[in-house]
Amino acid sequence: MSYVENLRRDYGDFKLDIPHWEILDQGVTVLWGPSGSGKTSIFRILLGLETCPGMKWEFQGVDLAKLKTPERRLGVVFQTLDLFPHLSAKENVLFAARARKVDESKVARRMKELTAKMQMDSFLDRKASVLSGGEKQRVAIARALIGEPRLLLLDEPFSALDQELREESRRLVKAVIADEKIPALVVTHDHRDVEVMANKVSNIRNGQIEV
Ligand SMILES: Nc1ncnc2c1ncn2[C@@H]1O[C@H](COP(=O)(O)OP(=O)(O)OP(=O)(O)O)[C@@H](O)[C@H]1O
Repeated sequence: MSYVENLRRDYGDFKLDIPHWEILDQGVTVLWGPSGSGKTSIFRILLGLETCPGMKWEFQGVDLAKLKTPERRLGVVFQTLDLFPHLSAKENVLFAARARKVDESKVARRMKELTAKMQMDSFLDRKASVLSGGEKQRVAIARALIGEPRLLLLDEPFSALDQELREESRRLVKAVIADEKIPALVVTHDHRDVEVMANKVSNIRNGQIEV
């Protein structure tokens, strides 16, 4: 289990006030709550993109809150996916491997494994700009995973996909997370994500987590 303590931040009209919260260090924790409840703000604080003095995040013996963003080694997929449009699917993933300084001797094998797991074979050499929403999402997840993250963070991962693809995509992502044995935090307002994905669910309302 990993523990977040004193996640408190005052935005004026809105306050985050989370004295203690447990995120699984195996399986999927889903943070579920309505729009405006504070999910994205928490996500940004956990990533170290926003400061939160006094916060502690105990994760397998390390206080991640004391580390800078790259040293936290979190694999992140934002709702916007943020792929490089002019690079191919494969180049997008390899770029992340270089940026995260993954050992060169491992990269080719991991690329092959992730291509198979994320079912990317048919579009690996296509530019990201021409990929469908579902394909882009698979590339974004492979890109996050190749950096050998401690934890995968997914922000509303299925909301941009159409209904039919969402179900298929949930099952694929859930299976890959289990297979990779990397814990994940999924932030969502969609109750179906909770049903399919969650090993633990935390509800957030008005900046407070009701466990
Ligand atoms: N930098 C900021 N300054 C002022 N208010 C902010 C700031 N960041 C977030 N907020 C406010 O905090 C509240 C929570 O926003 P947040 O984006 O975390 O919610 P959310 O649960 O992710 O919502 P959604 O599902 O719609 O993305 C909102 O009322 C937002 O306007």
